[in-house]
Amino acid sequence: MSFLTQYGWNPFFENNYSAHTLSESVGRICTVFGQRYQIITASGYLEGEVSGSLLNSKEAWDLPKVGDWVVFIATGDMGYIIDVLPRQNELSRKSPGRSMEKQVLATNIDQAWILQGLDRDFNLMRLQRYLYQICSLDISPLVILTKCDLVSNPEHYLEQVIQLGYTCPVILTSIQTGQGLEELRKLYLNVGKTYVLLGSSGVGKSSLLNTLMGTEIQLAGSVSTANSKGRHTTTTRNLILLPNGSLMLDTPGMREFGVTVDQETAAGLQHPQLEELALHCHFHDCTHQDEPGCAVREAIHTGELPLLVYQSYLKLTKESQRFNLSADERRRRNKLAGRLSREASMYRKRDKY
Ligand SMILES: Nc1nc2c(ncn2[C@@H]2O[C@H](COP(=O)(O)OP(=O)(O)OP(=O)(O)O)[C@@H](O)[C@H]2O)c(=O)[nH]1
Ligand SMILES: [Zn+2]
Repeated sequence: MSFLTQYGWNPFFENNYSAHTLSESVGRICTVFGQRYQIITASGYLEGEVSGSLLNSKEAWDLPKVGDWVVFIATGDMGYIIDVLPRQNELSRKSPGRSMEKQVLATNIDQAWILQGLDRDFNLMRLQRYLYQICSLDISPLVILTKCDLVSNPEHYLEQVIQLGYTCPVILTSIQTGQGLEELRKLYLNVGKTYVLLGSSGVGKSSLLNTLMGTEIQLAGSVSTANSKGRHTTTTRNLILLPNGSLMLDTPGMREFGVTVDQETAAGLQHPQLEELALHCHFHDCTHQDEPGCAVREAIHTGELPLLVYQSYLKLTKESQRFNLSADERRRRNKLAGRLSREASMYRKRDKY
């Protein structure tokens, strides 16, 4: 396997790279520290900087992020990043209406592992919220129910998640007993694929990552970098190559990747059965709330669709609508503020005060 493939290179990136010339190289961003980047390249790690023209031509969210494939020109021990290849997807939050505020936490993710602990963390509504968010970002999810050693009937929890009817896989794990870890390694961690761990604080993300990495690799995850005063500081790499050849993305911001509905579009359904049922509603734009001939509500009555799925759908839709309403309101206020300020400066000029 070539170096590039080992770090997640695939035909998608290949097609987008062909436009560049051979004098340029390609690598993947492992760490971002301020304006400096660490790039993994065919000849090892390289420190990188964004070229002036790239900096001037891109919005903040388009500049390199952990997980990005970048094109660079190597000069000495520095790489000048001249382009960021199109992304397969991005783990981002988007503020309403103001794309300026989009924040990209990581990019090019093959699977997001959504962790919930079988201690007090277990919550099906929150889980659905994560699923909704991840699916909306076009990232494939895997649900991991951690700390299954803490309850006497973990299968009962597993069953509750399966009953919701999402198509993603669900597994039980424990770092205490080792349950599920082999399954994770063998079935879900694929060579050259990139993963992220999401979930509330204390759910067991670090514990799982450490277990998958093993101590040897964990040490290799830290790098020493010289700062401007020549002092060495230790930075943790945010793209980690696991012993089995898969990649784990872990950035501090991602840890706070929370549970907000911040899509500009109305909540999509993101649930296969709900989507199928919606096709049979009498009105094609049915909101599944009080319209006659609603196949979704009918399925709730017959017990065909779990009530929790419907409740989650309603909640997320309402939040999304509220969010979009406030986005419109903000846009309106900005427009008004702009007009007032233009008028004020016009009066100032006219009346010379
Ligand atoms: N019993 C049990 N405890 C676990 C398991 N996994 C993690 N823990 C414990 O849960 C606590 C929190 O685990 P972490 O791995 O630090 O959680 P985290 O998700 O990384 O937390 P943040 O860094 O705050 O996001 C620690 O005390 C772990 O020892 C498990 O499978 N079983
Ligand atoms: Zn309906």
